[in-house]
Amino acid sequence: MIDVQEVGRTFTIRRRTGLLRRERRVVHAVQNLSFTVRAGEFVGYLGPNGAGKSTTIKMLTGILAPSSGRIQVAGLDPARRRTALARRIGVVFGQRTTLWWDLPLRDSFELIRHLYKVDRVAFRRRLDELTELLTLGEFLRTPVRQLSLGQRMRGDITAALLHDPRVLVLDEPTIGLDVVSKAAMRGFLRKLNAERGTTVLLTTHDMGDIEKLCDRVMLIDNGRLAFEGGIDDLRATAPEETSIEDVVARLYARGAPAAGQRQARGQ
Ligand SMILES: Nc1ncnc2c1ncn2[C@@H]1O[C@H](COP(=O)(O)OP(=O)(O)OP(=O)(O)O)[C@@H](O)[C@H]1O
Repeated sequence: MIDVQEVGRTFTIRRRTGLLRRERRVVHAVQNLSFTVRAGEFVGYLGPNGAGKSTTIKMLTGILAPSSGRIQVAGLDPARRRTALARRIGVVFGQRTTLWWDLPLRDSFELIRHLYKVDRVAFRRRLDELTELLTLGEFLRTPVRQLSLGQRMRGDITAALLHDPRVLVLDEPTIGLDVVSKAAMRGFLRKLNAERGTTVLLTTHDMGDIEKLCDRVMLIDNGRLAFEGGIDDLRATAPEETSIEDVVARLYARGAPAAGQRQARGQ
């Protein structure tokens, strides 16, 4: 469902360093990155701050084009077929909302129905289902700006799923949620994956999300894939550590191994 082959992305930063002097610096946000995610998998995408996770997600969703390599998501090249891809993919950025700030939730959803050209009957059925599962019913008439973070996040997840995408990409969907909301969100995502077979790629700094949700984990550091495997494989990298946070902290401290020494399978 997601196929990333030898992908790189650089950014060129130009900075004035004097009256007539400018400095040019190239940042390799993602380097020679290859991975695949099969249909129906729930995969965690981890990495320290600045590792290249958001850059990867932006490339998977067509917001950014890769500088090199090849990407296919749900059978499409995201940068070239962004509009077509939008019908097959749902995206949630936990730190930002895609909803209209001044509109009641229900109106935001209606706009999304128009944008994605979702059939009215299918839309109503899906909205009823999602509203019930995410207990959003009492907030449908509330303007988005009046919603709490947890309520807004449930609204964003609903918006991303109204067109029943095959792939859901989540960038920190549980950030800032209390323990009860987090558990409810995780329960919902697990059910979505198990019952509808939706493929999920999840970026998070919350190791609870990883332990409770993911079949497999990929870890990126300095733009390179540094680990790929199941939760047990992840634990095995530091058997002396008892918590998954400490295991991951060790991997982060180690940094991305040089090519050829990777623990990533099949790399
Ligand atoms: N538009 C941009 N212009 C220049 N540099 C950028 C740009 N976007 C990202 N970068 C750089 O690319 C690198 C990877 O950033 P990215 O946002 O992908 O990291 P991240 O893993 O998502 O981090 P975090 O966990 O902090 O969100 C960083 O060094 C960042 O400064």
